[in-house]
Amino acid sequence: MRSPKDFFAPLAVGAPDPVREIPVRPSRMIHFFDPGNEKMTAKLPDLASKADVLLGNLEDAVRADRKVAARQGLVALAKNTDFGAAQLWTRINSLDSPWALDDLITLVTEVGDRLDVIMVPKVDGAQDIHYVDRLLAQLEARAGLRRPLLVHAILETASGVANVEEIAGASPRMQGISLGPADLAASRRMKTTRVGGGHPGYLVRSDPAGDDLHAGRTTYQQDLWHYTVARMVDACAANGILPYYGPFGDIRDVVACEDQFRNAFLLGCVGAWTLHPVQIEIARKVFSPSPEDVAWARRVIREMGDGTGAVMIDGKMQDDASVKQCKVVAELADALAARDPELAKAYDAVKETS
Ligand SMILES: CC(=O)SCCNC(=O)CCNC(=O)[C@H](O)C(C)(C)COP(=O)(O)OP(=O)(O)OC[C@H]1O[C@@H](n2cnc3c(N)ncnc32)[C@H](O)[C@@H]1OP(=O)(O)O
Ligand SMILES: O=CC(=O)O
Ligand SMILES: [Mg+2]
Repeated sequence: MRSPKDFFAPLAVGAPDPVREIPVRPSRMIHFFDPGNEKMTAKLPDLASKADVLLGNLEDAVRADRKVAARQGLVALAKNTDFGAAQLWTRINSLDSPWALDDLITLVTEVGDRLDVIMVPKVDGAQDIHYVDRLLAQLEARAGLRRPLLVHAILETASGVANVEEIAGASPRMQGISLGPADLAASRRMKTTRVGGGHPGYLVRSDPAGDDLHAGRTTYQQDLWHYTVARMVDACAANGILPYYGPFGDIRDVVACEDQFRNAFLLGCVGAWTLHPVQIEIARKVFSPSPEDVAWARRVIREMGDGTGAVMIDGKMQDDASVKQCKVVAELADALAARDPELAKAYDAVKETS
């Protein structure tokens, strides 16, 4: 562990100063694309106006014989594409792979000034972040970068979950953490075969009404990811970084995708990955508070005055704790509206619930 006094010191001579606070920019959807796939990259100019984050993926889902093409494709795109207000992130290959070192060296050296965040897969513990942290500092110094690259960890190994608090606080570069349910399921030896989402076999059943154990018993499917998402959210909030739900692989099932995203939103996540353009609008809808919730939050804040004491609004008690929740919603709405004019209009259109 670095001394608290040294925590914000650059890790290489000439590297930029680490940030003290993670910049708050909308990141409701981290949209994955393969930078070596021309059909996908042709859609980027359009997707840049729809997605908060575009992520050039170099890891899983890119064939081994296309890794170098994907890396080179990302360099070319970063140099030649106007991404507008969308952030450009990348997911490098895992640190034990033959590609990770060249991913970092090439990307930081050639387009480090165009990238915002580097997503690191299969992070097992703080040691993985420390390795990336020092290497990035050396590469940034050599490339003469003035702004430090931020790091995002994927929580997708059993060790990573066991060490999530240390990972979240391992470096001032830590921007956030995403749940990676597919690799995590494999690492935990769960008996699922899906990329995120629920499973019909993971359920609870109501008690039997009589002797017939089969009659009239309702079952309720449970959320496989509740424990991990909640733990990740706490680790992130405690360290001032941002939590995200990861992939939902059943592209056709837009209904369950929305449910999974909403569970994550309600538990504290700020966004999710989108694997296909159809998921972008789902994430936008879910990770933007509804106009009704924003109107209610603004009303509670207004009626609570200095934010202390207790008042009754529409039969519900409000006090310091509920006004704090309302501030989370109202501040998120303001931040999103600044980037999303349609949303700003929707928030303005709904009058505060009187
Ligand atoms: C567990 C994990 O690690 S998850 C993260 C890694 N996985 C990924 O990144 C997957 C990214 N997504 C994909 O590879 C694709 O969306 C797939 C394979 C799931 C589906 O692709 P397709 O079968 O081509 O889907 P579909 O036919 O509906 O695509 C429609 C169009 O959208 C394009 N498209 C599909 N996905 C994307 C995307 N993520 N970004 C941009 N364009 C896309 C297709 O190229 C196609 O273009 P076309 O109309 O010019 O032919
Ligand atoms: O990388 C994501 C995952 O779910 O695995
Ligand atoms: Mg994975």
